[in-house]
Amino acid sequence: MAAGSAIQIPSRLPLLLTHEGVLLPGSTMRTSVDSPRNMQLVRSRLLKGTSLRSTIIGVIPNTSDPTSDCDDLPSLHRIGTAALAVQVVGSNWPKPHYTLLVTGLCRFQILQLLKEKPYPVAEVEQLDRLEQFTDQHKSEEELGELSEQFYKYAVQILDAVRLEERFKMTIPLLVRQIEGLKLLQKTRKPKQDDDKRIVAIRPNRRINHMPSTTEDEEEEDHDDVVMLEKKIRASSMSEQALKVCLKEIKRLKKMPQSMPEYALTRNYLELMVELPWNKSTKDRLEIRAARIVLDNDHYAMEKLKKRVLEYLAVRQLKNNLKGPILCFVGPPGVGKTSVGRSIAKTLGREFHRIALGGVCDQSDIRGHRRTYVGSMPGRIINGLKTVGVNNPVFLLDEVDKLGKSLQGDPAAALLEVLDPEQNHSFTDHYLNVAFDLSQVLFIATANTTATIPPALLDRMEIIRVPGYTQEEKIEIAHRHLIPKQLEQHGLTPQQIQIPQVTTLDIITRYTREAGVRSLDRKLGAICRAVAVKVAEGQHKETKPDRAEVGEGEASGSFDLLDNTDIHLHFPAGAVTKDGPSAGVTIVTCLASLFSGRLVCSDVAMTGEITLRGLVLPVGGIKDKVLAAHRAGLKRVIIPRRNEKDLEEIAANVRQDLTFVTASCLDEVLNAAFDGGFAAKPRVERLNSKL
Ligand SMILES: Nc1ncnc2c1ncn2[C@@H]1O[C@H](COP(=O)(O)OP(=O)(O)OP(=O)(O)O)[C@@H](O)[C@H]1O
Repeated sequence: MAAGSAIQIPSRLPLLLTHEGVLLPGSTMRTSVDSPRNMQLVRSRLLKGTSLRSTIIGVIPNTSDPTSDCDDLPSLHRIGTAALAVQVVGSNWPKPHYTLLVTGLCRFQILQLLKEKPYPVAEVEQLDRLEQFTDQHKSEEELGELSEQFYKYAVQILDAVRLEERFKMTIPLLVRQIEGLKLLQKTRKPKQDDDKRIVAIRPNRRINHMPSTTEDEEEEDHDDVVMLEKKIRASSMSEQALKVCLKEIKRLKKMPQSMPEYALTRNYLELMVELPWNKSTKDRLEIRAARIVLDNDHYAMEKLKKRVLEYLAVRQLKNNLKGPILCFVGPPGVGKTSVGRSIAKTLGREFHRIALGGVCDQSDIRGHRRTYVGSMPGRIINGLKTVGVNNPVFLLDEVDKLGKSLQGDPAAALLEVLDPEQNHSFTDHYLNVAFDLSQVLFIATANTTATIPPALLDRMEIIRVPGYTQEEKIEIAHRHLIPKQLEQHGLTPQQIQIPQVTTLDIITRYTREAGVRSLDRKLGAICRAVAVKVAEGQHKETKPDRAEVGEGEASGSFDLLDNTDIHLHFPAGAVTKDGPSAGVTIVTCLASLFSGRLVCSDVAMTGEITLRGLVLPVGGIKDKVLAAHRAGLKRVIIPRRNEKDLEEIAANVRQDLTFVTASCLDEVLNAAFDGGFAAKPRVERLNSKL
C-alpha cells in the first residue's frame, strides 16, 4: 500500500471483538487478546497467514463482557474499523495472551455475518475511502485524562460516516480541548529539568494540516534523549551498566517514537539513572545511643534487644556485613517490624519493608525479563529505587509465608539476595546488569520457622520474640501505644485518660493475643470515639465504655462421645496440626469422658505421651505458660523434663501459677482432677466439660 493510494479492504473480514478503546482510522492501538475467539483469530489468521491481505482484520468496538465470550456471539456494533495488524506479541504471563498492535485503515459496516466459529467472519462494506494514512499517532501519556473523555465520544464519531457529520461532532470537541490545554499551560510552568514532555499548543497551525509529529516535537524528543544521555554519563553507575545504557541510548536515537519499544527502552534507562549505584547514607553507629533508641522504642524484649546490640557491636568492630541474617520469629504484633525500624534508626539508615507473604513467583524478587509485556524490576530493585540509597535496612517480612509455583521458587532467588558471597553482583532480570547489594542490611521476620525453606533458614540466625505478659502489655500500652494513638488522633492527655485498670480490662476481656496489635486497635477505637466527642464540643473527661471497645470472644465447645465410639474433633481442619504436645490433654479428655468426672476448669497442661503412659518433654513452654496465664488459669501441668524452662518465665507470672511436673500419666490425671484420679471406667454417653 503505497502512500497516496486509496485503501481497498477485502469484502470479507475476520472480526476482532474489543471491549476497551475504539480504534479510529489513522490511529494505532495496542490491545490485549485473551478471549478464546480472539486468540483463535490471531492464531489462524495472523500467525499462519503470509499475504498482506491476511493481516487486515475488522475491529469491532464496544463488545460486551469478554469473560462471557465462550459460546453465544454477543451482539456486535454495526460499524467497525478495518485494521492492519502491525505486530503480534505472545506471552504466557500472567496467563496466555497476545498483545496486538493494530493501525486503523478505514470504517466498514457489517452486511452479513458469514460464520461465528471459531472466530466471526463477516461480509463487509467499506464506508470511507480515505487516502493512505500518513503517520501513526502515538498516544501521549500526558493526555491520559483527556483521552478518557475522548473515549466517550469516540464511538459516536466512529458512527459518523458523512464528512460533514464528522466535522460537526469533532470541531466543538477540539475547540473545548484546546481551550482547556491553554488554561493548563498558563497554570503549569515548565521546569527546565523536567524530562516529561509538555504538550504545547502551536497557535499558527491549522487543525487540518497538523501532522501528528511536528518538527518541534521531534526536536523536543531529541533534546530529551540528549538530556537522558547526559544523566546516564553523569550517574555513577557501574562500568557494565554504563556500557549497556549507552548502547540502548544509541538505539533509542535511531528508533521512531511510534515504536512500542521506544517507551520500554526509555523507562529502562530512566530507572537505570534513578538507581542509587553509588549513593549511600553514612553509618552513625554508636552502641550506647543504639541501646537508648532500642530501650526508648520498646519495652521489655530484653533478650532480643541484647542480641541486637551484640550484632550491632560486632558490625561496628568488624565494619562489614558478612554476619548472619537476623530473623525475628514470633507471633503477630510483638514488635518484630518495629525493632527492624529501630535498627535502621540507630544506624541512621533508610528503612524499607518488603512484604513476602504470598509471593510465589521468583520474578517478584528478581524481576521480569524485558521481553515480557509489562515487565518490571523485582521488589529488591524497586525498594532501592524507593529509598534512593544503596545501604538501606530491608525488612523481609513474613519469610515463612513464601509460596512456590510454576513461575519458579522465590526462595531460591532470595538465597542469592542474602548470600554475601553472591549478592555483590545480584542480577535482576529486568536490569540485566549486576547491582551490588552487599551494603544492604537484611533483617527477616516470621511467625514460625516451620515453613521457612530450609536453605533460607540455614542462612539466618533465629531470634525468638515471645508474647507478652499482662503486666508487660499494660506497660507497653501506657508508655508507647496510648501516647502514639493520642498523637495520631490529635488528642491531648488532658482530653482522655485511660486508667491502668481499664487497660487491664481491655487486655483480659476484649483481646486474646500474644502481641499487642488488637490492644493497639482497641485503644485506637477509644481515641476515635473520644475525638468525635471532643470535636462536637461535648467533651467532659471521658472514660471508655464497653461498646467502644467491642465485644469479647465467645469460647467454643466440642462433643466427644457417640455411644461407645470415640470421636476426636480437632477444629479448623485447614490449619496444619503437628507436634505431639497435646498428647496428655487428649488422654485426660478421654479419661474424663469414660469416668464421667470433670477436669478442674483452671488447669492447663502440655506434654507428649508414649503408648506406655510416660510423659515426654515438649517445646515452647514459655509461650504456652504465658497463654495459660493470659487465659486466667491457675495450675499448669508440664513434663518433668521441661522444669528447667520455667526459669525463662517472668517471676510475676510464675507467682500467679502453680506448676505440676509429671513424668507419667498417673501424675497428670491426679493433678487434673479434683481429689486425684483413680480410674473407674463407666461407659455411657457424656459431654466433656474440658
Ligand atoms: N515491646 C514493645 N514496646 C513498644 N511497642 C511495641 C512493643 N511490641 C510491639 N509494639 C507495638 O505494637 C505494634 C505492632 O508491632 P509490629 O507491627 O512491629 O509487630 P510484628 O511483630 O511485626 O507483627 P506482624 O508479625 O504481624 O508483622 C507496633 O505499633 C509496635 O510499635
